[in-house]
Amino acid sequence: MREETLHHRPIVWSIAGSDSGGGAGIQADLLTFADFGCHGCTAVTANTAQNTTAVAAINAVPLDALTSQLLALQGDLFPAAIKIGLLANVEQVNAVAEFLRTLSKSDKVPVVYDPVAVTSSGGALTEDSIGEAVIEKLLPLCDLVTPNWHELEWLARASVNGAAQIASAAQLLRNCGCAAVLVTGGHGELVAGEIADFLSDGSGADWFVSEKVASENNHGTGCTLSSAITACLALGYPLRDACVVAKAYVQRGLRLGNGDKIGVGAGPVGHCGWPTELRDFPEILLPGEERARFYEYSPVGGGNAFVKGFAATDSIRLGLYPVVDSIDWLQRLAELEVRTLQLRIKDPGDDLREQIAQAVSIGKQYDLRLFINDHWQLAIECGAYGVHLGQEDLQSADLHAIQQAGLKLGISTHGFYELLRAYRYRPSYLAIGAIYATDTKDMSGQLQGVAKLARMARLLPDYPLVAIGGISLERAADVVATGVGSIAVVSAITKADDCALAVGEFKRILEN
Ligand SMILES: Cc1ncc(COP(=O)(O)OP(=O)(O)O)c(N)n1
Ligand SMILES: Cc1ncsc1CCOP(=O)(O)O
Ligand SMILES: [Mg+2]
Repeated sequence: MREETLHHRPIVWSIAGSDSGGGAGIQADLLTFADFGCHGCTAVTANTAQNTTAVAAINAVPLDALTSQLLALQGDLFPAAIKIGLLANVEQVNAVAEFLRTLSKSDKVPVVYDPVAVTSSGGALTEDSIGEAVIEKLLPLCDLVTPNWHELEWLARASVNGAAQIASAAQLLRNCGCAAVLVTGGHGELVAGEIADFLSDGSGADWFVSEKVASENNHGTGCTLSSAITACLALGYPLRDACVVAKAYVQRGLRLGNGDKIGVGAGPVGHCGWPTELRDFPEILLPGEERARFYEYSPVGGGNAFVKGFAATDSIRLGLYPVVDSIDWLQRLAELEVRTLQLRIKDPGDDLREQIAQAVSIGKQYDLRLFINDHWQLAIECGAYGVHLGQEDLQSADLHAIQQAGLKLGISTHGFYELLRAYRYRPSYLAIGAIYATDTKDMSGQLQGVAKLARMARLLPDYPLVAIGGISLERAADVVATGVGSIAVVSAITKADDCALAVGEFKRILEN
């Protein structure tokens, strides 16, 4: 993963306005970049005169002052990601768009645009006439746009009053060419007490729901959210992971605040370091759950009714967890006193049922925690201990039937977003992978690395977590140090010169 292989801090640019009050704009962006371990560079578009109660003036910088900053940065401090905030006039929009077009010819850099144009109270922060240039020139260059409700109305030229309108206005913006839209919900509640952000991109739509924090120190939340997303993109996080981590960062800042009261009005949101507590992370709304109707959320292929709470395993630490493809392997490992095992048959023949029945019988004989991969119907029919399902299976498998049959359920996840989403089902365990590159399965684009694994494990210290993917004996100690209580392996066992020795070594590392 990029985060741990980087030997320098990723460079992130903020092209935005200065907030003399130190709560929003460039000032909030730099504090955020620093919290995410990034080096922030700036190109100031305007020197706003403001405090915690009012914006007195915008004071756009002259065009050559803006472009000279951008050119200076381009020459030396090339960015891993760019955040754009306040653009004060049409000339600035055109110049930034032109600059980005040239820049992306040399290297594609993720661009996040927070269309800072309307204050929380609906007041204008920029010339309304920039709307057309933004839509035509800037949006097509953006990987993500993060409007609040007012800004969405302004850019989509549509009134936004309810979940369905948010979704269709976001689609209007995507039709203008930006890859994704995150509509921030800090200025309105679709459900009382809940702040929900709506993400729409080529792969679908999501609602990220957080508890409303009653804080007077909420100035700069939009800037902080978009700059936190930009920092996460610079660290190599996929978009959905970046969004949920950034939302948790803002939530933590709202919850912990600044300690002091700053100014007489809305004080700045806190910048309190990496979000390490689960309570700050949003809940990912699931199709089929009761409250999804308040968000008019029923995505195509949404799947089954929501089911929560699966049988618990006898320990949260499942230890060494070999994943094998034959009865012979199961028998051999059971005899070596391995207790957690998975039967993963990818090319089943006519004897699949027999194999699963035999596996279940070995499982009972040796008192194994034996999970059956994929074939959940046969697992139920044969009375297996548990099933392991992947992300795609969650839509098609009958989770209610698995739960009713009392089977344990393990779910694969690949990053923060999927972890949070799968956690909503409260499965028996959550698997996180692939930690390292592996030849056993194509996991390209889904590598987590131990640094990210450790951050995820910290969120769920008391939950059964399994790490999988490319874990060798040499790497096992690093994985165990993240706090996960189980290591799932294929090749480190099935390709070991001496399988019994490998089992013994893994157990020793896990028990230490
Ligand atoms: C313990 C464990 N974790 C992850 C997986 C991967 O499961 P899945 O995503 O369903 O992919 P396939 O194994 O079916 O290719 C697993 N099997 N076990
Ligand atoms: C099935 C699976 N799911 C994620 S990585 C992986 C393969 C793990 O195999 P190995 O331990 O040989 O890397
Ligand atoms: Mg599977």
